[in-house]
Amino acid sequence: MIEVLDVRKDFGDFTALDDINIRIKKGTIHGIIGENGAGKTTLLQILAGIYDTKEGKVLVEGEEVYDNNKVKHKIGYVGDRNQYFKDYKIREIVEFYSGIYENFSKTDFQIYNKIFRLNLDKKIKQLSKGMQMRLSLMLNLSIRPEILILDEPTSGLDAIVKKDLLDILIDQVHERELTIVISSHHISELEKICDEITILNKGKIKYQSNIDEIKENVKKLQVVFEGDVEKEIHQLENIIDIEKIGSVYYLVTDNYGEVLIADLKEIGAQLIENIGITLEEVFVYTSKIKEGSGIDE
Ligand SMILES: Nc1ncnc2c1ncn2[C@@H]1O[C@H](COP(=O)(O)OP(=O)(O)OP(=O)(O)O)[C@@H](O)[C@H]1O
Repeated sequence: MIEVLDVRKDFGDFTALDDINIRIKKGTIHGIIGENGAGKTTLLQILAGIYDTKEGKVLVEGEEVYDNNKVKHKIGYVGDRNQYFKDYKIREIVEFYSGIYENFSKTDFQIYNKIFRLNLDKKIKQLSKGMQMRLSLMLNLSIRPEILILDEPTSGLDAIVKKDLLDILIDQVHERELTIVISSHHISELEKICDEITILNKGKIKYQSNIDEIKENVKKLQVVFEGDVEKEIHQLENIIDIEKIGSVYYLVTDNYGEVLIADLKEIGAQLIENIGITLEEVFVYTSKIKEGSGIDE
């Protein structure tokens, strides 16, 4: 379990993170989503024990991360900018890691390199940004961490390698209860692999939820009614967005189920179709509600 408790981080006068509370269960994948400057990298670095906090703390299995080598050794961190010794060859970096991390597996590294395909005799300075990301991913997977923190790992990776990476991550979670915290600008990218998601906005948590629960409860329906229901429809419970195109209503509900269907039929629904919704849309609708704007009437 990772516990982020009332964390605040300042850079001089600027508050980069404030009032951050997150609980991440062992063996799950937690996505951190946010626009440029939202605070994702700062949060991930605090989770990795790189930064101290102004207020609050981060605990891993009850132990504070910052300034704690015992805990930090269980954590793999792949940053958005990875800094290795530029004049070293990849194989020398592998040796270096294997000397430092007792669980480092050279066999794992070789297996990962069948997918990521780097020439071990190349020097770090000869690698492209994407290749450096591949190297960092391979090294941090090969240390067999208990927690893997990934800062936008898919940026700079081509589509095939990106898919291979996501498959590896899911395998590791299932095989050995790896816990992953992964950031991205795009919900759509993380939707398939994450159990829970936190959306950051200007250093604060804007939204936090379990993806399966969202998918079960939040639905978009296409409904055709008999007669004019303009007044009745706005009185229904659990509808978070209403749009009318011609005679067809598009309703978004945050509590899909038999009760809602019965309510719709009672006011004259003739046709009700579940038309599917992306997670990206879900967050737009639900955050509208959270901000209190509700349904446009
Ligand atoms: N070392 C630093 N000194 C001063 N300000 C910083 C520092 N690091 C980050 N910041 C500021 O903190 C805020 C959050 O930055 P952070 O890098 O965490 O955002 P991010 O969500 O990862 O952004 P991006 O998606 O662009 O990588 C930004 O306004 C940034 O300018």
